[in-house]
Amino acid sequence: MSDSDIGDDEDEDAPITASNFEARSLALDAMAAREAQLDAQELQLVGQADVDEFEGAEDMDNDEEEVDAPEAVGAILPTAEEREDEKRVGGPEVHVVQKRMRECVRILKRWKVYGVKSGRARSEFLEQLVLDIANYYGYNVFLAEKLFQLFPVTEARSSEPYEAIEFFDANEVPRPVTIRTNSLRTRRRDLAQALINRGVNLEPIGKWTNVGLQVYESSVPIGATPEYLAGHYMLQAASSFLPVIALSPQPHERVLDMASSPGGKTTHMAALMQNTGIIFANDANKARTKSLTANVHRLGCKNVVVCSYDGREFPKVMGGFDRVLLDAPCSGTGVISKDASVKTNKTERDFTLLSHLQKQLILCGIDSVNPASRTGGYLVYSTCSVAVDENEAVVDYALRKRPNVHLVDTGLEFGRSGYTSYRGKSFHASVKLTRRFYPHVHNVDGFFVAKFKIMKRAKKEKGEDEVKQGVVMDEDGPQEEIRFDEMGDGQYIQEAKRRRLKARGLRVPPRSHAAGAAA
Ligand SMILES: C[S@@+](CC[C@H](N)C(=O)[O-])C[C@H]1O[C@@H](n2cnc3c(N)ncnc32)[C@H](O)[C@@H]1O
Repeated sequence: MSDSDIGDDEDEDAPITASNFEARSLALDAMAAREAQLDAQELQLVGQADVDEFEGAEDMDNDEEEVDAPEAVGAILPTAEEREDEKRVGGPEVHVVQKRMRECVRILKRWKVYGVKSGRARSEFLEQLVLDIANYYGYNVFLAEKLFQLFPVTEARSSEPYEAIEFFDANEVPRPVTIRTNSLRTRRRDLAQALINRGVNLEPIGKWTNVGLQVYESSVPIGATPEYLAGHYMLQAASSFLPVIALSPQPHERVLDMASSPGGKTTHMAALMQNTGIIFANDANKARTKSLTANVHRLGCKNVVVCSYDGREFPKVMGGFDRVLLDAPCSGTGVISKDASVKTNKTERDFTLLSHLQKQLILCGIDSVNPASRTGGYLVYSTCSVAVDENEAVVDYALRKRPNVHLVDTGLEFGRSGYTSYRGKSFHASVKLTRRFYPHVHNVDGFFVAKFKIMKRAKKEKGEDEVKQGVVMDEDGPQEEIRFDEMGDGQYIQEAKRRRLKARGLRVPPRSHAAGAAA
């Protein structure tokens, strides 16, 4: 607003007097109102420019809009020669890739409007988009495609943001620094005050946790304050709270943390259990149990026993737990913002091997739960991966292999439902009870949580009294039950009895004719 708006004799620098007071006041109000209006208009323009930047400048509101000439749409895809040129110079230039990604997204989202007449196949645009994503964000093509497929391209208004790109963008940005108050040592508000006094700017994370704090900025290293060293908090990603909240271990229970190092979740469970009961904190990697032990001591957890077995040795090592947490070893596709090496070092074979290991571990975890537990009888399965073969596929496998378990609500207030079908595979309908967390949606690391209730195995049917049960190791791990039929397998059962008696030094009855034939 110029001075002339106020009037010559109402120069805004002139001193305010009783005579000009009212006019100056009205003029200032008017100026403030106009400035607010201009600000709003400017904001709108900036917002629109952001959308246009990615979506192209056209108005996408209806299908009757002016459409690019089909040849122009087709020309977005590079020719074989152009591809070769791009390869020769070590990849396309950044602005070329950005533009092409924008265009491919625009066309794929409105295929009927832009793509159909272009004479090119939809798959060509999809393939190009994946190649450009891999190039632009620095992934190997296999992983770029795997992650891209999580967010199907649907016919949608072009002004809607494109989810796959949002996901890849979010992986470029670090998640907020968060800490978990150790309620064994302090209260959140006391900890917050102590850290504020040291120059830390923080706030509670959200209503879903009463122990989490988000650190906005800090003038001191947050992993080396006296409060940290005294075990008042754990530096821990917010997503890591989720499986423990879902498991909800109770005081005096017996709990197994199958893959526990460095102990973020073990120490959280110890606090929820108020240092009562017992937690077996296991990790196959002995070297990693050092940091676990250090955290257990620093945070003052007195109900934790650290051990180092391959998780697949449970329940042979020990069983009968009220609750089991399996925070499984995984590919880490949910934590790419923390570990960018995942972008290039994961291959199809890694996912196959991991999924296999996860399936073995989950069955062992389930078999380690006491179905008769009066307070529990639960297993929580979690990963920091967003890949379906490490999550829903593992959960579905467990449901098929162990008819005595079912999924229950995780009790978590947010997160998306797990997939019940994915790329031609169908999972049990209850898999929708599992929860997926995404960096671009929930501003936490990519994460997956499933909660199982373990029931007693079905009672033997009438007439099955003579059936004996045995345990074998199979590719799914131990505890796969096999059943012997008294009639058909009598000879084998008798022989096994003879061996057991012999081993115990007892008198072995002579072989009956039939048993001898079997031996
Ligand atoms: C996702 S990390 C666990 C993080 C931990 N729960 C925490 O909150 O601090 C997975 C762990 O699984 C362990 N691991 C890998 N294979 C295992 C196996 N076969 N049995 C048990 N632990 C295993 C790894 O050493 C690793 O520490």
